[in-house]
Amino acid sequence: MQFTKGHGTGNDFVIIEDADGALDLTAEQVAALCHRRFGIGADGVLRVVRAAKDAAGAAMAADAEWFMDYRNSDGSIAEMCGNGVRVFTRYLVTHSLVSNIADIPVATRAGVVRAVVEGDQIRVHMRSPSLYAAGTATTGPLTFPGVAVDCGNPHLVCNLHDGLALDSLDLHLAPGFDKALFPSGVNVEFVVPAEPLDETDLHVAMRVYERGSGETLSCGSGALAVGAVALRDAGLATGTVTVDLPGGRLTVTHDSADRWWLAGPAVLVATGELI
Ligand SMILES: N[C@@H](CCC[C@H](N)C(=O)O)C(=O)O
Repeated sequence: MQFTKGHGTGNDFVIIEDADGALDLTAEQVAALCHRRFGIGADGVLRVVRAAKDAAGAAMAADAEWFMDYRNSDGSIAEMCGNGVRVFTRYLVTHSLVSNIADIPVATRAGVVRAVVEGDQIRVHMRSPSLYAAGTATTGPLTFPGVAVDCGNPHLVCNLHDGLALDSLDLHLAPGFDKALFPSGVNVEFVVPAEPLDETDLHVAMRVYERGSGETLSCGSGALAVGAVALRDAGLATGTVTVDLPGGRLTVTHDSADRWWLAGPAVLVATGELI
């Protein structure tokens, strides 16, 4: 079986094309592929399958030819992966599986999103984030107040206070969170303000501990959640937030009532054969 390796700002994926839905990937197989010592190594797996050929994608087949079957590195299923959509789109374009690079619908478990290819950047019209509750995260003895955000998948955005630096956080272990608020687990983002880049955009830096994958170098849906909280905190109805992550830079733009964009680079780096 052929595979491709790709990443979006260091959030890396093993991509497996299974156009006709012949594969039934188990959680154990996904975890083995993603293992960084015993496998290929990745934060997750993207299975490229025709929406019509997948039970979870079939209802969206009229709107999107391709379904992104996303799995975390522990084999668990997640509803959305913002960087995954961008890397998935790069794969579709590179392999001539789509023709109109100005509007590529991608079916996900959180609905159909639409990608636009602009050179090395891929911009995705994401599902609108919804801020819905207050919560807290803990790392060791530290407690962080945060905001629960639904991006199709669950997030808890915690702004660091008292001058605490991002690199002082120990994210080797999963942060604690309120299981009643997040019964299916949560991705936790830690955020600090960054120097303004220009007069209009907001600029923040973040680290993330992802449900099912641990700390990653980047999380697109996490950046979307962080952008939504930053705009709300700044009292802005629309605007752009530049989000720096350990693996690179993403931008989140809210340009009208229901339009939220996630943009950044997405690259394919290798192909190979599973034996
Ligand atoms: N890295 C992804 C998010 C992947 C899913 C997440 N770990 C979850 O379980 O919800 C992104 O770029 O959005």
